[in-house]
Amino acid sequence: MAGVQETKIHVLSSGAEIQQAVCDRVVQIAASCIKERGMFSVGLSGGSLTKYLSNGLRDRTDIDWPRWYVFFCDERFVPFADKESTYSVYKRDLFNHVFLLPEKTITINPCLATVEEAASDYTDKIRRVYPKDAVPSFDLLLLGMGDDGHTCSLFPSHPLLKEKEKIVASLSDSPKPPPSRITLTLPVLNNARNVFFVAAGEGKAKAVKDSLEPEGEPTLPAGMVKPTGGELHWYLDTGAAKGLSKK
Ligand SMILES: O=C(O)[C@H](O)[C@@H](O)[C@H](O)[C@H](O)COP(=O)(O)O
Repeated sequence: MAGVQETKIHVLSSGAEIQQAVCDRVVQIAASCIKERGMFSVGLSGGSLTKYLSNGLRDRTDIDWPRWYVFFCDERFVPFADKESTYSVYKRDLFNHVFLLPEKTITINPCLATVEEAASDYTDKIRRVYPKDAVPSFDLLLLGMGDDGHTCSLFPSHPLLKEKEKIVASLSDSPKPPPSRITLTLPVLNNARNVFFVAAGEGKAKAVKDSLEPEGEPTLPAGMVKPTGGELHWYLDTGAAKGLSKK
């Protein structure tokens, strides 16, 4: 496919090495984007990524935080006070410790009546930053992957995998609790300038293999993420990379 660049796979020997490698590259991309266009837009995911990014970015002195726009690749539709809120984890472990501007931290509105409304509201918030783009092109999206191959809140065999129009969708049947979530859709993921997957542990080895070396077309959500003109990097530990023939 024109424009699809080669996937770059990085196999590290520990979580600490993954954290260092990912955060070093995040900082490099941020600095390059800020130099080029005066801003850096990044989408964050929940789960173990919250620890890698919070621990790996919080104390760095080479980050121009006020130039960052932070979005969420997905978010649980729960109050920010709920421990399940991805925003609340980042706020406690990272945002409270750095000079990120609140007005450039683009969160969902968990006080809306329904998750559908929250998805629509989040769409509007993204479009205020990207008013000219039918599909926004984020500078970097940081994704995790579940053992089942889900990413963001896009789950195997879920109808949302077929969503081609919306840039943000909602679901109330997430197999991974909590059930109500919003998520960026595949058109947005595949329009990013850079996409990183971060996956560690043997439990992910089969999903990594099925995503990166599928027999035929990929059927797992993580395997469907192939940015058309952007760079795709997978950061794995040896356990998660165990099933790969090419490393
Ligand atoms: O909010 C979420 O639940 C995440 O965005 C989700 O997509 C996560 O990235 C994967 O479930 C992997 O989570 P782990 O890295 O913790 O396994």
